[in-house]
Amino acid sequence: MYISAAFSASEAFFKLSEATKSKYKKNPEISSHGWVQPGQELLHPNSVFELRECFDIAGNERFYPTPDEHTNFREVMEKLENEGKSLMRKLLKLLGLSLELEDTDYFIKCSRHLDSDSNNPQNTITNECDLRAIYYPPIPHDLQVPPGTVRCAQHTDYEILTLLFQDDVGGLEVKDVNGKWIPATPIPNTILVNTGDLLQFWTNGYYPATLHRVVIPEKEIQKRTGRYSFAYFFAPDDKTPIFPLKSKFIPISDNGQEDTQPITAYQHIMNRVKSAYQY
Ligand SMILES: O=C(O)CCC(=O)C(=O)O
Ligand SMILES: [Fe+2]
Repeated sequence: MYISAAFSASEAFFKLSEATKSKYKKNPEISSHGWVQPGQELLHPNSVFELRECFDIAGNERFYPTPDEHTNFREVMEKLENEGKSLMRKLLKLLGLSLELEDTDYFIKCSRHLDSDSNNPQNTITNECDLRAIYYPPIPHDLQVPPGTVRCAQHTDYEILTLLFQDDVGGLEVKDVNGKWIPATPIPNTILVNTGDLLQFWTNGYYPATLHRVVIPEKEIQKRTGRYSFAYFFAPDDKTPIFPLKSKFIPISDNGQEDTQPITAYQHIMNRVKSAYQY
């Protein structure tokens, strides 16, 4: 129910005029929140153009279209975020159990922000979670798409896990262990979960980050249809150090990893954001 309301609210947001959306434009050097205009972000260094626009809900200094521009965008997105958080809490517990960690709540304890108010600018438990509404516009007949244009270039997500909600248009593909791209065909009432870089580092590759992309569909009808999705990228608290955890499933590094200063969740995510926005 709240998911279909979110799709309708997202559609209404992306239909707003460019002038209205520009008022809420994201400046990635200052904040992770706001409207990302088409072409502003490239998820792969060799990307030519990525045909999509997004609205990121992130950080604790947030702004939204006013109620006369859009009646319920904020309300609906906050609901989706809260539902995403409670599902994530369960998945973090399952991760701890699946790895048979000594403390199976380890990942939850690294995410104290789950229990704090993300809308409060005074909140000191910062994190890089991001609820992203995404719109891939239809490819117009007369648009000369530069060769190599995709909807979303191949990449891994930067965080622990991502919840992905897609409509029925399709185009999302994931790379399997044999290096073959396979379509992640939408299944009604299903949320797809992607593993991200932080989980890969934490488990020293036991849970590799899924490489994925969104291609422009070959079928004419799908090409001429806009696609909507939501990604809820879930990160631990910013200061969390990321190093291989002790578990019988996690291979021990043989490169003296314990001696080196582990990267924090924040540092890793920011390095990836900087390269995607080229600043
Ligand atoms: O739209 C999708 O299905 C995928 C989006 C995605 O992978 C991303 O924004 O990181
Ligand atoms: Fe992704």
